[in-house]
Formats: sequence, C-alpha cells, structure tokens
Amino acid sequence: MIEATLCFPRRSRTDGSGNERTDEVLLIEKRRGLGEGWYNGPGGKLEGDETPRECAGRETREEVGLEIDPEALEKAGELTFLLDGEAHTFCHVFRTRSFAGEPTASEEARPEWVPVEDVPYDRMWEDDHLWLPGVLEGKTVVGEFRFEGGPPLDEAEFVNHDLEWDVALGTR
Ligand SMILES: Nc1ncnc2c1[nH]c(=O)n2[C@H]1C[C@H](O)[C@@H](COP(=O)(O)OP(=O)(O)OP(=O)(O)O)O1
Repeated sequence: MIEATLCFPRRSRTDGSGNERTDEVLLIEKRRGLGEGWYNGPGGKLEGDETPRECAGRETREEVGLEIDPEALEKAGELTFLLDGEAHTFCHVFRTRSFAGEPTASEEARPEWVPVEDVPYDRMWEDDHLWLPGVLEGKTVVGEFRFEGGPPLDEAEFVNHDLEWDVALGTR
C-alpha cells in the first residue's frame, strides 16, 4: 500500500481597513500525476525512511516553495483509499499556520490561497467535501473511502465511505 501525505497551510488576512478577516487555506492545482487538473493540498508519497511529517514538509517545499518545520504540523487525519476492495493509499493529513516564504508555482503544482468558504469541492477528489470542511474547522478524522473500476485511482468511481470524527491520532 502507498503511504502518502496532504498538507493544508492556513492563514488569516485582514482587509486594508482592518475590518474584514478572511480565513484562507493554501491549495494547489495539480499539474501532473495522480489527480492532475484537480485542486488538493500539497502532498505526495513518502520517500526512503522519512516520517509522514517530514514528507509533508518536503512535498510542500518541492511543490510550492513554503518552508515548514515538520514539528509545526498538526496531525488532522488518517485516510485510507481502497481500490476494488484493496487498500491502495494510506494518507496522513496535516494542517499548520506556521510556515515561511511565499507560495510559488512549480512544474507539479500551481498554488492558490482560497477563502475557506470558497474551497472548490467541485474541482477536487469526490471524497474531499466529506472530510476537508471538518479538518479546516480544526477537527480530527479517520476515514475509509472505497473506489471501484480502476486503476488508476483518479479514474475509478467513488462508491462509499466511513468516517469517524474527533479521533485521537498518533504523533507520526
Ligand atoms: N481520494 C483522494 N482524496 C484526496 N487526496 C487524495 C486522494 N487519493 C490520493 O492519492 N490523494 C492524495 C494523496 C497524495 O497527496 C496525492 C497523490 O500523490 P502523489 O505522490 O502526488 O502522486 P503523483 O503525482 O502521481 O506522484 P509523485 O511522483 O509526485 O510522488 O493525492
């Protein structure tokens, strides 16, 4: 089974008058590979003996150029994606408000700060609207999502899911 990560950097912005505060999340428009053309958080597969936090930090740096201390990542979820009855990807989900730098585009990803209420769920993996709103509210989640008709996973049909909220997650 593939082990992967997703990282959701967050920021709050105040308008010029200092009145209106907008809560935003950094998404990427994926330019290649699995989920090409869809929005997601920065992330990808673990490499070598790195931990999930190290992977989330590395992928965010490689894809959009933000520097993140792995210890500043808050674990928010553990998602299992099954394809045709078999576990395909186990994905660690992190969020953070602590990072350095400005997001810049790479060959893999075009970054975009998006107000939390405007997340484009119609241009994301079909399961995302089920768990990402809760993650952006600060909850923790464990989920299992079943797809059929692949590979690849991103051409399979999303069939059903189970979700558990406010779960105590491991520290990895
Ligand atoms: N169903 C679903 N919802 C939300 N996010 C995901 C899924 N399935 C997934 O695989 N993902 C996430 C998990 C990973 O962060 C990415 C896909 O991994 P990635 O490694 O970026 O895939 P590639 O671009 O093909 O490979 P790399 O060479 O970049 O490692 O999507």
